[in-house]
Amino acid sequence: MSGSPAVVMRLVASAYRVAEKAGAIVRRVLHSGELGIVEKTGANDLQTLADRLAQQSICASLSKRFPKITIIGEEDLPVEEVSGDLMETGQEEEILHKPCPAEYRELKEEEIVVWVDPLDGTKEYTEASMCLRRQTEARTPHNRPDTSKPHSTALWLLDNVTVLIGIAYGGRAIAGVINQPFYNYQLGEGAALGRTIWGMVGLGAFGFELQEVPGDRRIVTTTRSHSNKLVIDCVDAMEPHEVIRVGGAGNKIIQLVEGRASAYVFASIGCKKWDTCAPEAVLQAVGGKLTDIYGNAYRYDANVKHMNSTGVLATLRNHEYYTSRVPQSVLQALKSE
Ligand SMILES: Nc1ncnc2c1ncn2[C@@H]1O[C@H](COP(=O)(O)O)[C@@H](O)[C@H]1OP(=O)(O)O
Ligand SMILES: [Mg+2]
Ligand SMILES: [Mg+2]
Ligand SMILES: [Mg+2]
Repeated sequence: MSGSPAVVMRLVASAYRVAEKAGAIVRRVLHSGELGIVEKTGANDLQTLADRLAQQSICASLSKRFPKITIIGEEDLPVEEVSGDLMETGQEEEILHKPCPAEYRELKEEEIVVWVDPLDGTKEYTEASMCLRRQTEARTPHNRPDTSKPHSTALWLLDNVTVLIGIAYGGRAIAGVINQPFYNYQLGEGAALGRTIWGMVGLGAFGFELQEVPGDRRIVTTTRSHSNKLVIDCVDAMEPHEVIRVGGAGNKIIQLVEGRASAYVFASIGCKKWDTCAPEAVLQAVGGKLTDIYGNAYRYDANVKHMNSTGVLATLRNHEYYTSRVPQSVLQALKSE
């Protein structure tokens, strides 16, 4: 590599550290126990103090270093000065040393759109918090929480939570950073929590071990908290051997690239561009695909509508099988405009 790193590599290197900081904020708010929950459109569409602080931290940090980039965050927040302790100025050195794919070398700041989901899986985050609170209240010297059985509690929900920073150019998701703040939660008190996964189309994806679901087993992952008849009909039509119901778009893409699920199927409105941009880039970087249920790609230009109105279908392999199985009734109900 000669000269200074390309703008987009510097942006990903910053986004990596910014996502780590946001992950730390998400952990800190959970442990404070004061979530400051606000209902947006309803009980399954929540915002917490962690969503607010993480978004402020991400947007202020990135826009300070890259003032000409368009940044679109999920949360609608009042414009105010962001306190210094929320600012992150670091860059992940290792990313700066990676070769930028030729087609992105000359990108200018003003051509880039960044989609920010400060906390994906907010519903599950709030439920995990309630679970922790109950455990703490029940704790006496003789009645300690049994963390050796995480599935007997709702603590596994912590892994549904991610921080998503997606980078788009020319309407396409080209790079993404996914921080999973509670990764390794099973190790209990004192363990270092969290990991960061990132990827770039044409370069690859890092921070995890790529695995596929063995053989021709079809394991479908879908929503846990935003289900309806269409969602269920569409999952059933895939003739899955197994269905996993978990929260978060970022979390479900991690399941695909780590060989725990073969397809993410969500035949409903609800998911938005900030939910899919980073996951799509990471998945595509390892040869996977994220589309709507028709098999059509979403665009990520600054002026697109935020809602992914025609659902989400994501796979590492065999995308056509899944698009071909979507029932006509579901396609009709989620008709593209
Ligand atoms: N009906 C909905 N209302 C609000 N957010 C939704 C809805 N459906 C999906 N989402 C967003 O998409 C993510 C993936 O969906 P699901 O968890 O249901 O599989 C959710 O975690 C949520 O993101 P967020 O938690 O960032 O608000
Ligand atoms: Mg939300
Ligand atoms: Mg989200
Ligand atoms: Mg969110």
